[in-house]
Amino acid sequence: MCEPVLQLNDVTLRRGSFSLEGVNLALAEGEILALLGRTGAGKTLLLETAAGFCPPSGGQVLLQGREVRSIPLHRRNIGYLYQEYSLFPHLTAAQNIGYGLRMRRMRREEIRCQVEQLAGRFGLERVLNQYPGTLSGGEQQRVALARALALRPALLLLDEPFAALDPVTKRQLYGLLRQVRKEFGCAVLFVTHDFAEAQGLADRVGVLAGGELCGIVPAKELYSAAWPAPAREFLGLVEQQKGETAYDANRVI
Ligand SMILES: Nc1ncnc2c1ncn2[C@@H]1O[C@H](COP(=O)(O)OP(=O)(O)OP(=O)(O)O)[C@@H](O)[C@H]1O
Repeated sequence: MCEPVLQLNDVTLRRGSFSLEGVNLALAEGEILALLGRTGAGKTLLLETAAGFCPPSGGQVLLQGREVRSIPLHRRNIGYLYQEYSLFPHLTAAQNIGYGLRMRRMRREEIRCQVEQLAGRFGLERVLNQYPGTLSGGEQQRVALARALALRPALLLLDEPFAALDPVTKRQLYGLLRQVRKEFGCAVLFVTHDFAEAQGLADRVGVLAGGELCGIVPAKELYSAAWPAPAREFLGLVEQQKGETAYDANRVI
C-alpha cells in the first residue's frame, strides 16, 4: 500500500482551556476527507497543525512519511486555502495565480504558460487582468484554488473554503475540485460545519465533537454510521426507539 500523504498519529491539541485529544487519520493521494465540527471544535487548529504552522501538544504529524515541522516551509508542498480566499489585492488574478511560481524563480515565459493553462482549467481566462476587488466570490475562490494548485502540492488544506458562496456556485466548485484533485494527484483535507458540503465533496467524512475525532466514515454513511453520542448529537441524529435513529432536520445545532 502507498504511504499516506498525511498521517496524524495520536495528535493532541491544547490551547488555553481547549483540548482535542487523540486524533488519528491517514489521507491517501487523490482522496478528499472532510472534517465536520461545530464552531470552536478545533477545525482550524487541526488544519494549522497538519500544515506544521503550530506544534501539536502531543503525537505526530507526518507529511509523506516525514515529520511536517522538520521540513522547511518552502519545501512542504502544501496548498492552504482560507475561508476569505486571502488573495493579494494589489496583484491581478494572473499575478496571484503565478505568485508561487515567481517565488520559485521560474522563467517568465514558463509562468505565463502555466498561468494560462490553470486559467483555462478553472474558467478564468476572461478575468486574468482583473484585481481581486473586482472579482465575484466564486471567481476569487477559483483564483485562490488555481494559485494553491500552481505549485502542484501533495496536500491541499481547505478551511471552510466555500462558506460565502451561493449553492449553485458551490456545487460547480465541488465538481471542479473533485476533477482536479485526480489530475493534480493531491490529497485534500477540508474542514466545514456544512453537512451537505461534506457529503457533496468528500470521499470520507470525520466528525470532531466532544473534544475528539469521533470517527471517519465513507461520505454516504454520514447519517447511517454508528457514531458515538457527541457526534450523533452534533449531526442531529435523534434516538427514536432502541437501535433506530432518524435525522431531525429541524434541530438547531
Ligand atoms: N492560541 C490560542 N490560545 C487559546 N485558545 C485558543 C488558541 N487558538 C485557538 N484557541 C481555542 O481553540 C478552540 C478551537 O479553535 P478553532 O479556531 O480551531 O475552532 P474552529 O472549529 O475552527 O471554529 P470555527 O468553525 O468557528 O472557525 C477555540 O475555543 C479557540 O478559542
